[in-house]
Amino acid sequence: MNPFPQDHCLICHEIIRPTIGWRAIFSIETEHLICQPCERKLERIEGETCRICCRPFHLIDEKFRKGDLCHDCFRWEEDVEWQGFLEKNTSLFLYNDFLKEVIAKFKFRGDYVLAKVFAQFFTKKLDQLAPAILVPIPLSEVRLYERGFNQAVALLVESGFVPSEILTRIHSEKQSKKSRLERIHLQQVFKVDTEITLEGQRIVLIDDIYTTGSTVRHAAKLLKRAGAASIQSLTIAR
Ligand SMILES: O=P(O)(O)OC[C@H]1O[C@@H](O)[C@H](O)[C@@H]1O
Repeated sequence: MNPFPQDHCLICHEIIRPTIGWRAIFSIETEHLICQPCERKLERIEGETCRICCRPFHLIDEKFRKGDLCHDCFRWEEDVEWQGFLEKNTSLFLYNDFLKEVIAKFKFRGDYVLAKVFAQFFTKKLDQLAPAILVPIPLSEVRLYERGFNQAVALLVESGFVPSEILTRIHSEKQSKKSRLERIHLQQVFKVDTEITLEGQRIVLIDDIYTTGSTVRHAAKLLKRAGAASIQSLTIAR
């Protein structure tokens, strides 16, 4: 047990007020890294979601739902170029304004310690997804130099898992500056380079955000063609 528990929230830096109550007294709780107000602003993805991308159905109009898929995944899966590569994406939280700001601080403004906050939620999910090869979505060399760390690698390391860095990014332009169509019609974005055999392996891709799904689908396509049996992905936000 940590004799010096975190007393300031890693997100807003306010003092973390201890939880008072029988549960708090009798349970060995995990260390609180963020305060309750910040935790409440993280909106967990719950309820019925798209079978592939994890988009909550209650947030989309019924006309954008096609059975157990959202309209976007339906379009990906009806395209013979893309169908069947990504089995399932799991995202922990909705990409609301609060999380947008926290993720921006984490990856654009270099606040590495925030990986520890997300790791608390990631660890449990990764335990459920194991055993699998955990592959972080890579940054380009330029981006890695600018940022100092890859957020997906940080998430895995802080969650206590070993990243298998078997992908390299070929294109270096920022995904966040591209439209959906531009993202989908990119030429191959990654290359795979590994000594380990991917034949028959389960792979979980790790990234910070799932937006259009283009990034994880490009990676999934490549890895599936390299022999992997199934590809899932896990992100902080959707
Ligand atoms: O490819 P989509 O899902 O559209 O966008 C998500 C990607 O865009 C980047 O900013 C994120 O870090 C992630 O890699």
